[in-house]
Amino acid sequence: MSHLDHIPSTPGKFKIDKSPYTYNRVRWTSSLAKLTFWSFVFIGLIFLFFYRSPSSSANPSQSDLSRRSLRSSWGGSAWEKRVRASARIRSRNGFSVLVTGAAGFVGTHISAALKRRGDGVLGLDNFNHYYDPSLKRARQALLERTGVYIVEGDINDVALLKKLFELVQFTHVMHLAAQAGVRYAMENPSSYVHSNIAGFVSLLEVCKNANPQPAIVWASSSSVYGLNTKVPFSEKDRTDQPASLYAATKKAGEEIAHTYNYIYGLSLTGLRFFTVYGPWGRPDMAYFFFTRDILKGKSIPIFEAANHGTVARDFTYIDDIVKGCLVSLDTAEKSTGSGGKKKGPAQLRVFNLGNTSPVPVTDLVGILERLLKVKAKRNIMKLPRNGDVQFTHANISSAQRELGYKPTTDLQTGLKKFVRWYLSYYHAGDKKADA
Ligand SMILES: O=C(O)[C@H]1O[C@H](OP(=O)(O)OP(=O)(O)OC[C@H]2O[C@@H](n3ccc(=O)[nH]c3=O)[C@H](O)[C@@H]2O)[C@H](O)[C@@H](O)[C@H]1O
Repeated sequence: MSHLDHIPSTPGKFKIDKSPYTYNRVRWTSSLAKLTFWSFVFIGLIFLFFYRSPSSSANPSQSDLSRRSLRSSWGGSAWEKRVRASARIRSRNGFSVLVTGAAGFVGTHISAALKRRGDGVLGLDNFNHYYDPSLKRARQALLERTGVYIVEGDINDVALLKKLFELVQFTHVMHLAAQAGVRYAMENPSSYVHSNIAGFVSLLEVCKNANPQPAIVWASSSSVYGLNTKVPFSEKDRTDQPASLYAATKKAGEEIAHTYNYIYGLSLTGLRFFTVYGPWGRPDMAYFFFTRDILKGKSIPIFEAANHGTVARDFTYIDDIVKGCLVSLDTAEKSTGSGGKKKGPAQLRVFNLGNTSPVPVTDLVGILERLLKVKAKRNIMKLPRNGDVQFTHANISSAQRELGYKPTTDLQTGLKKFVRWYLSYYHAGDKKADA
């Protein structure tokens, strides 16, 4: 046997002599060299991972987040060119808007609307797998056709955010990236903290240091009203009794917004969306998966409160929400700080954006049955204790007064448009409608 036979087959490992008390010096030295070499390789890989540390996913487990972050990449002159071109303003007095969560339901609609009117729009999205990512890719393709580029990355990636602000002087940020869904918060609580709290703070940190600071409009939620029983919900009502972790993180966002406004002079507008629905919607929401399951002949769970109490939502159509968002951007005052220092008081607003007419979930199902021409298999069940509240109803007088916000689409009309889109999207192309 030559001494080459003693070279270990597994890199980085060395063989101990048959006798546990003696070892061959030559073998040890060569093994040590190998061990050192592979240790450097290993440390190098770890360094690369943390140095780049780009995008991550909002909802699956933290290990999923890390795994996905390795795959994301950004940078380079071609990439920078795309970023600048997408954010270029094309109308007089237009804005340059960074839209986070641009491949999401609301983000896609808003990005397209901003682009249509000549604003510069740059999207940012981590394309996580909370629901079917192919739907997000289809929305991305749609936006690409209108000239909106979506950077693939996470709002927790401060280096990426800084780079985007270096490349573009954003006048506004429309912040919609979030971990959504009330019930999923019990399955994956950390994803809510990761996106809705840590991610929001990381975005605000970069915005506060930007020069000029952008004005920020962001998505809060009707769920902040939690166990509040006073209806309709007014912005003056209490919001200190969240019924889900989702609601608690959105409420935390409102408090965080206050802090950044107070200390750094950032202009911040929080919009409490009420159960937004429509074409290109979210497959985790009831109206969406009810449609899918009714068509498949599967039974649908319909929640009811104690003593057969009605569960209802102030369902709000996407076009009304888009109008509310655009006018919020238009009326947002400039931030007052610069270089991380406040120069004077800045605007801080919170508005309800709802439809003002709650509809029982059973009526929603009735409308879907008529539109789909299929009878639903209704499985009435007790409202689970999973964060759902019984009732939402927006008082929009403040948004009406200050923004001129006026929703115009009733549930029947809005669902008709949704169903038309759903059938053409899933049935014409034979795509799978699994959430
Ligand atoms: O306004 C918000 O801030 C939130 O709106 C949305 O939450 P929700 O109003 O809970 O919408 P959604 O899940 O569609 O349930 C609708 C109705 O169907 C009932 N529902 C639901 C599921 C089910 O299996 N059965 C059922 O009856 C259910 O009890 C409810 O009454 C967003 O998802 C959330 O991200 C957030 O933006």
